[in-house]
Amino acid sequence: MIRLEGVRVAAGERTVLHELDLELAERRIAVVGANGSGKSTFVRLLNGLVLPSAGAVSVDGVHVERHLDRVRRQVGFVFTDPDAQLVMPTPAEDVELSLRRAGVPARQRRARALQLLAEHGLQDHADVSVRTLSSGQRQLLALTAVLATGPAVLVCDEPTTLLDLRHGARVAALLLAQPAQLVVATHHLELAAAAERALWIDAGRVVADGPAAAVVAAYRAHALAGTGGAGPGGPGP
Ligand SMILES: Nc1ncnc2c1ncn2[C@@H]1O[C@H](COP(=O)(O)OP(=O)(O)OP(=O)(O)O)[C@@H](O)[C@H]1O
Repeated sequence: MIRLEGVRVAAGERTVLHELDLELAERRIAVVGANGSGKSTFVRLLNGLVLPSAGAVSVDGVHVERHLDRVRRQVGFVFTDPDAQLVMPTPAEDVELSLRRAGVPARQRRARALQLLAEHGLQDHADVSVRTLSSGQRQLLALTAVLATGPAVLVCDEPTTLLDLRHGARVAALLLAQPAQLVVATHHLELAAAAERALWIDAGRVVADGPAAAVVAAYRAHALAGTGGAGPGGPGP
């Protein structure tokens, strides 16, 4: 259970997220909204990459700001830009590093890393330089490395942005199927609609919150109508 109590985020004079009181208990939660609406800021709150200016975020009762290390062991975060995350020279080494963090014994790491890479279609790239991978392959690798840590909660910020249609569909299916609680900020509306719950953020406020299919349909209609600004016709917050 993720809880946000009286959370507000400001950047200087500007309020990026207005007061939020939310309990996130569903297994798969999507966050949708226009560019610059506050989605990244919202998901970054969940593992302390962004700290609230007021209020508190907790994950399974653990205060994020007070227990950052503990929360980050529970909450895996996949960045839009995989280069923000990949630190080792080769894919196999990157996944092995995650397995080390997860406490997997050294003698088991290589075989397990190769198995995980194969599960995500990267078996032919295990020992190449990460720099030679395509951006989509790097994004898949970043996701594989985070999943290797066995997080209880998986938070993703635009995990399909760099992917072609086939890989985008593959990653969407992978995210929806894995056992961790998923919170995903995305413009991939098929992925968002397949979640249990969706939050629509507009200008730093949650303007709709409810069953994902209905919220995403309302957001899509609103975005296509090009009316701009808040004002959903769908479920209220
Ligand atoms: N540290 C900061 N300082 C100043 N402005 C910020 C800061 N963080 C976020 N913002 C502003 O807050 C707004 C929301 O940003 P955010 O990255 O959360 O949007 P987003 O919905 O994820 O957008 P996109 O879909 O384009 O990724 C933007 O206008 C952004 O410029």
